[in-house]
Amino acid sequence: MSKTYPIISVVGSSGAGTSTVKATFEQIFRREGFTAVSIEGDAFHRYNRADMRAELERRAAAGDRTFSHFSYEANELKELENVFRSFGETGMGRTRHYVHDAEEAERHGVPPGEFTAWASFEEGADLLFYEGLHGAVVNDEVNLAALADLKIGVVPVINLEWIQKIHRDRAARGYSTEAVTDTILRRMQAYVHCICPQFTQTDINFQRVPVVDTSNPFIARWIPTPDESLVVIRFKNPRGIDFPYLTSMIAGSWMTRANSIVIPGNKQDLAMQLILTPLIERLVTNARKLRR
Ligand SMILES: Nc1ncnc2c1ncn2[C@@H]1O[C@H](COP(=O)(O)OP(=O)(O)OP(=O)(O)O)[C@@H](O)[C@H]1O
Ligand SMILES: O=C(CO)[C@H](O)[C@H](O)COP(=O)(O)O
Repeated sequence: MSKTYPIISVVGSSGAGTSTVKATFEQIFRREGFTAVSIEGDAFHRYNRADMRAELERRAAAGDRTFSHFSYEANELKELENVFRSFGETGMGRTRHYVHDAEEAERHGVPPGEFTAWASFEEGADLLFYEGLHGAVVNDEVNLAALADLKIGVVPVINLEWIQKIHRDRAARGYSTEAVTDTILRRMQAYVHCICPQFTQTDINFQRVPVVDTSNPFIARWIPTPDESLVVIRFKNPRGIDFPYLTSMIAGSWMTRANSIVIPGNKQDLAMQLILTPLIERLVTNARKLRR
């Protein structure tokens, strides 16, 4: 936990929508005049695409069919912890990009499946924004949850998460439904053991729930739209959260538990802005005072 240089960690499985909610955070940072450095969880994969394939084959030959990008050992979590710690103490750190597709290759100048070179953060950021698979991991090696000041889970119910992944991987990354299905299956062990436990560490979870039939996610022709979904918002510590204000500002919302509200899917952006702006504002204002 760093009060001097705060860290926001947005955690979700592949296809959950963490890149999508990043736009909402950027909107808040821009409007409030906060400067953020962003890092992507995929930058901390241990292997490039070819080496990952070789490692998968090596492990499969040895009888391990559960290794995947979700596994702790497929990622440089110590390096990520060093970056969190370094930013928290000094406001500095480094990151790189894992290039997924041709469009990213064009932007970064390295081929798909490769990393760009590590580069230092620009000085003077108010906060660090992480978005990816492992930003709230607590295991024998690392404690990332302890270093992040605001942890957000983005967790659609699993059928919807699969639909989102299948559609995105087919449309943007050139994979077939069968290839994505194999990946989903191989990742299931680590999904349960490495991804899910993080959502008890997160301060607020946003869980999108479709209200249309998604019982066979592998044949869904489109991703359920915001109008076809609800979002359950759960606060780990509801103390200080003004629920009457939130339910009065967000039309169609209601409380389902003492720490949970449900909102129409098309109000997710508004709800995030109402909930997150004061929390981020407090973190940055306190940090600026401490740095004076
Ligand atoms: N609230 C939403 N409503 C409709 N579609 C959504 C929503 N959130 C995400 N999606 C869609 O789901 C797909 C996956 O979203 P996104 O790329 O943000 O996932 P991600 O968590 O960043 O995945 P990865 O970590 O694998 O890059 C995209 O096609 C996106 O448009
Ligand atoms: O989204 C992902 C993890 O968050 C990707 O699956 C991961 O980055 C590897 O990509 P690829 O298998 O296409 O090289």
